[in-house]
Amino acid sequence: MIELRGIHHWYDSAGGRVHALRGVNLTVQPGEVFGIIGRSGAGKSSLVRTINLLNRPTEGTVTVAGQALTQLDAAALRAARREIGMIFQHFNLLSSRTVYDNVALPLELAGLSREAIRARVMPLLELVGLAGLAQRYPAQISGGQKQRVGIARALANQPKVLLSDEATSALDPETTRAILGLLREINRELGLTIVLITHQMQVIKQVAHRLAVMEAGEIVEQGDTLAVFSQPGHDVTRRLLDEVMPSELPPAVLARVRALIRADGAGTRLWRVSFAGESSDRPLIADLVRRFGLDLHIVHGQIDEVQGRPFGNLAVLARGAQESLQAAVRHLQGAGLRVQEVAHG
Ligand SMILES: Nc1ncnc2c1ncn2[C@@H]1O[C@H](COP(=O)(O)OP(=O)(O)OP(=O)(O)O)[C@@H](O)[C@H]1O
Repeated sequence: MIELRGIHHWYDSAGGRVHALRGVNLTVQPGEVFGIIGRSGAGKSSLVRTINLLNRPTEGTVTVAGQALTQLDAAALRAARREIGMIFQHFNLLSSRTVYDNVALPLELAGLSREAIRARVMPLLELVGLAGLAQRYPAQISGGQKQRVGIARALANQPKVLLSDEATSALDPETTRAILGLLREINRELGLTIVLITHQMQVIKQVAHRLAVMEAGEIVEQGDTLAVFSQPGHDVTRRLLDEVMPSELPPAVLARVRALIRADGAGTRLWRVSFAGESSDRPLIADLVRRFGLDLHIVHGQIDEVQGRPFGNLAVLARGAQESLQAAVRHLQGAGLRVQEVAHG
């Protein structure tokens, strides 16, 4: 649905040239929710705005729904952009227009009749749960409701792609969850492809099927959300993931564990066992006790889920004979879990 190839972007500013995008290649499949995450200044806004050429790349090609946007003239580009809706952090509503008229605006610009506009706007307001507020002005509704208007307006021209530029960053956690739920519903029911940028892993966790991690103008990691969450391959990803699941043991737990290991001496290990998806359905800890005669003590653990698929990690203190400990690690790895030795006696 979306293909970015060899994208470079330089901004000319008073302080000199800024190389904001450095050779980005990205493919987004039809019907998926694709999340782009990174810290402030990583290049997320520049990248998402490249998809509809709000930001024309200095180098590279942009193809959306089979059309090479970078090769279109101005009129053809205007038409192609109707296939791409966009929502923004600060909603960008016109304060002088009612909710209804904000959603109607892109249809007026496209030249539809009053009746055709009404037939399009009312179902959209129903879809986003605002049918009762059609005649209110933006100043008379909440932030979450404003973003619902933004979503309805973005869908007015029946786009194939919806771009979201930090659409929930100005909202509280509960409203964020509701708006993300609405985006998932739209993705499922309308089959709309969604690309969203965010600096919060919570947002990715709730809605993105796949994600790309950006740092200094480049994509440093990408993949299926559960796979990246359970086995992050880049330091930037690990740091961002700390927000949903800290990778380090709390200092008090670690101190207690180290004291236990010192007291026990050789033959005691502290493992970090990470699991994701199906591997969490098997009674593996019970297996270790039964099969390898280990003495196990779970000292810390965290379980979360990515859209209904569990992932997490356990800090396990394991005591037993050297060969049994090694065989147990192989057994866990064979079952698809990751085992790291954090400390040993
Ligand atoms: N109009 C501009 N002129 C000059 N430099 C710019 C401009 N817009 C962005 N930049 C620079 O380009 C780089 C990428 O910025 P961008 O806004 O794309 O990052 P971001 O990941 O979206 O950050 P944030 O989350 O803070 O918005 C930064 O170094 C930024 O300072």
